[in-house]
Amino acid sequence: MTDDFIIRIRDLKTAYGSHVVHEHLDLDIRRGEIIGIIGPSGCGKSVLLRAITGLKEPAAGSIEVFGKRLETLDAEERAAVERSWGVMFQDGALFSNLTVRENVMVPMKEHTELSPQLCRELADMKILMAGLHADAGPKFPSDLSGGMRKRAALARALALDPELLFLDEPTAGLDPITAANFDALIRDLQRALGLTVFLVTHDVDTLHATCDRIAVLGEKRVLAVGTIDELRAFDHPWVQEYFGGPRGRAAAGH
Ligand SMILES: Nc1ncnc2c1ncn2[C@@H]1O[C@H](COP(=O)(O)OP(=O)(O)OP(=O)(O)O)[C@@H](O)[C@H]1O
Repeated sequence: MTDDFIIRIRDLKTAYGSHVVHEHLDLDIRRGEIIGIIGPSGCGKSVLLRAITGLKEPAAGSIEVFGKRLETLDAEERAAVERSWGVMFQDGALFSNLTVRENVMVPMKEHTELSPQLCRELADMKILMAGLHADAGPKFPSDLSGGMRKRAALARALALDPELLFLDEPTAGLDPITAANFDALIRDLQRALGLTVFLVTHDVDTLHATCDRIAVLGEKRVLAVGTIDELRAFDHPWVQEYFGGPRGRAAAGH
């Protein structure tokens, strides 16, 4: 494979029973880009994320991540690949009975042999990187605001210094100012750490603020991939409505 692509998906099919979610889906993701994944509710954005990260087994087709097909790897090789990505799920998926610091330490304990003391120090660093104050570490998720919980989930996704970050609707449910701050944080982290970011979103402002390219999912496949300007010129009713409707126009500043 070319080194330019960190993820390469070919002719993917996924299904739950007789319900086909994706069919003939192709997508290439470039190393170092932030790619936004958009599409109508239920079109399969989260399922695509789950398929790439090995949580949903494809019915057909191939997914290569870092040039490797997960299903061909033995347990050790697969664990090595899993250490190279971080995932922030839609609802944050923090363990409510663990503090923020303990949540961030979970992947470290699972995937490394680092001492508890070093894990604690690294977790505190990730908490700061995600824009939380150090005093958030001993707090429980229920003590945090929605925006802070998202940052805690981001800190956990960064726990193992991933090359590849998956974010599922990171700004959903946040007020516009908190959401804009989160967008800026994602962009800053991507630049500082050289991350590749797979970002599922409905938020047009987030696309403008963060994404290099956008993939539109629909009709069980990727309908189009490109910059916002390229997609605006794409002749498809949903895409036209998305970028040309009131929210799309407001986000574009006209
Ligand atoms: N565990 C599951 N069992 C059965 N069907 C599922 C399961 N998970 C997802 N689906 C179905 O797969 C389809 C795609 O779901 P998915 O959550 O990926 O959509 P989405 O594009 O992320 O939607 P949204 O924007 O609303 O979050 C939906 O029809 C959903 O009902």
